[in-house]
Amino acid sequence: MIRVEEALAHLFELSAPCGTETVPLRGAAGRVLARSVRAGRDQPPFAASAMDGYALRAEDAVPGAALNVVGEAAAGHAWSGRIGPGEALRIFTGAPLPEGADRVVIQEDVTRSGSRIVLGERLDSGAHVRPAAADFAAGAVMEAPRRLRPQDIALLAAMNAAHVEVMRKPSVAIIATGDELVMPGEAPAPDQIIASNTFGLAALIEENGGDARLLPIARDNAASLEMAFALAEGADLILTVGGASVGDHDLVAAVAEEHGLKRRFYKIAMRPGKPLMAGRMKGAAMVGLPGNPVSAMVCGHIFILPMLRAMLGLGQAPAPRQQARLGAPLPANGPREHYMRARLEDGALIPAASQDSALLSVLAEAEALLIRPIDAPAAAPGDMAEFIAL
Ligand SMILES: Nc1nc2c(c(=O)[nH]1)N[C@H]1C(S)=C(S)[C@@H](COP(=O)(O)OP(=O)(O)OC[C@H]3O[C@@H](n4cnc5c(N)ncnc54)[C@H](O)[C@@H]3O)O[C@H]1N2
Ligand code: MOO
Repeated sequence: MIRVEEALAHLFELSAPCGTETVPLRGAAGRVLARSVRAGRDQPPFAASAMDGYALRAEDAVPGAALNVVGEAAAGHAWSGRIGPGEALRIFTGAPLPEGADRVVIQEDVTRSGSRIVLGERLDSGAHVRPAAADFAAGAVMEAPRRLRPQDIALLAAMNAAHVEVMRKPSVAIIATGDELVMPGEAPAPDQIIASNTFGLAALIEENGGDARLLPIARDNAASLEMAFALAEGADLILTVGGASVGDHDLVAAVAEEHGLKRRFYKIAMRPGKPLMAGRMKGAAMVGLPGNPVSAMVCGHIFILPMLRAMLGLGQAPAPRQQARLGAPLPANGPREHYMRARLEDGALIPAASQDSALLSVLAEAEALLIRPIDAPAAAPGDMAEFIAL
């Protein structure tokens, strides 16, 4: 058995960054920017009014002053003259400020009659002008790599980037194995169950920038598994689920090796997730996950997401850990790092009553994986512990 950190180091060696592709901005949300983007012009490209009102010279913004309105500017409709002493321009939010003006008086502070305005007795002190390049200047850069959030997409649009170069989505083929499995929606025989964790893994992968492909369920025989491996060809990462343990029907390792797997490790000092294997298989990374539904999902968080991030060019880092105090006592831990399903109540970690790795209902209620180090002594409420947020 190797430790989680050691396993991760092997997995990162199997997880080279994927190539890049150019996509329209509309398809770029959630993708990882692969090439930095440079703004070609200032934003705003001109000093603009921030309010609806009257543009004038700051010296003329005197309570009670009377001014002549000499024209009008609106967003998209600049006024090309120059504002002189005693003059004002009717202006709307977003319109270019005319030459000569350096202040906007909001219309609430103005009384207008015909082409004359009189300023009120109490003027606010704001200039209400957005200077040119206040948001960003020509040459400003959005640096890659960066996972593009909606606000990043808006900024890229403002930078006039119609297309962006992003990392190709790592393609992940997922193979459920087992004679007992049927797909959700099918009618299971009394001794069958529904394939579940592959659906969770696919969702986890897609939520984190991968392209998941659920292959047909492989049965517990070599021919069926071989067919699944053949269908998985072309994927960057091949995941099998189940058949990883020591039972007579656990065939994944043997068949994968016949199919070209060069195994890097098998078995990890962790709970759940012990019977995990990984290696390289015909140019792809291959990870054999344990079949217990919670084990497969926990391994998804601990191993598959870090691999995916590495393939997306986001660097090699384990799942981010946080700290919180314990809200319940914990017994001493054994020789495997334990990832306990837990809730956070008033900021304190409360482990679920059952840590059986078959219980998806417990995982669905969990907000955190509370990490118990190898051979950790018993812990008391109030002690600090590390966790991974789910
Ligand atoms: N004698 C031993 N037995 C077991 C050991 C061991 O060390 N010695 N390890 C146990 C541990 S830990 C785990 S975890 C499991 C993992 O076994 P496998 O990876 O071979 O998984 P299976 O036997 O195929 O399935 C386990 C369990 O999970 C269900 N399953 C499988 N695939 C799915 C799926 N896609 N969706 C939902 N449920 C699935 C399957 O029906 C079994 O109930 O081995 C222990 N045994
Ligand atoms: O991976 Mo197994 O679930 O450790 O029980």
